[in-house]
Amino acid sequence: MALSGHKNRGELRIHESVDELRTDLADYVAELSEASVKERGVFAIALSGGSLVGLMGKLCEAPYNKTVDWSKWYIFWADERVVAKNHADSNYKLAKDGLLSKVPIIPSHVHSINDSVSAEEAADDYEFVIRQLVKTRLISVSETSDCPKFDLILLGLGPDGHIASLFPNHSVLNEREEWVTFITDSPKPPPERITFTLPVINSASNVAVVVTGDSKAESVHLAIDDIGSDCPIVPARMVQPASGKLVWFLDKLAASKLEDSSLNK
Ligand SMILES: O=C1O[C@H](COP(=O)(O)O)[C@@H](O)[C@H](O)[C@H]1O
Repeated sequence: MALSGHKNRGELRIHESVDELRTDLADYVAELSEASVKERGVFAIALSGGSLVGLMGKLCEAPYNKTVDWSKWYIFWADERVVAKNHADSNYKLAKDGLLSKVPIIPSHVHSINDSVSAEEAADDYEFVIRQLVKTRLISVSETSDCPKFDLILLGLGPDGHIASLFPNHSVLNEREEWVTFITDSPKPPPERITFTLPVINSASNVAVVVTGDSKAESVHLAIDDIGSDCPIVPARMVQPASGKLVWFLDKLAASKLEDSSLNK
């Protein structure tokens, strides 16, 4: 693994293989869980959908399945598709099938969206749930804004540079008031989604962006490298935790278009 701090763009962890990345990601999540449980008694983690869940698979295996204190985990979603929970497009279903059903997480600690209402109502409901949990400090609060401060937000990256359901040039990138918002015109199906807003993502204690494959190499370059003013600003470039730590988990293909100056090999 080539490790490097990249100016203001966080820590880069570049892996020779996807398998090596999966092990490093499991170690990272397990260590943050342990630290958070020691400090706060709980671990409030927000997941994304897509390839991320499969890349977290080692957490279901030894030693993590036995050593992680799953009873202290509280699960949220950084974005969700507004479909039934048993629908193939549901990020909840993906995580349940690939992770949550394989480890002893307490069912009442799993905070999925209300799938029986409109996208707008689902976003409002989800924000309400999060507000209640911030009041009790199950989720911490940011010192600089009133935003929730998740212990960890895990993000994937689309080939177009989107993170969560924040897509390039979409007006919700400018949302500063809401914690959770909705879209009905996602360029990637399904169209109706809810998503954490940038202020919430950037208030987390830890944010990890996990990316594999060469189809995402250009977006990784646009998100991390020092680019000219004529280059498009992809949503992933707007992930800039105010006081939290940002880590990029990349395989060699995803990192293949990074400028050499990004890396301290
Ligand atoms: O639609 C979505 O896409 C992104 C990226 O997915 P990937 O399969 O290319 O990794 C994902 O992070 C997001 O949660 C999801 O809703």
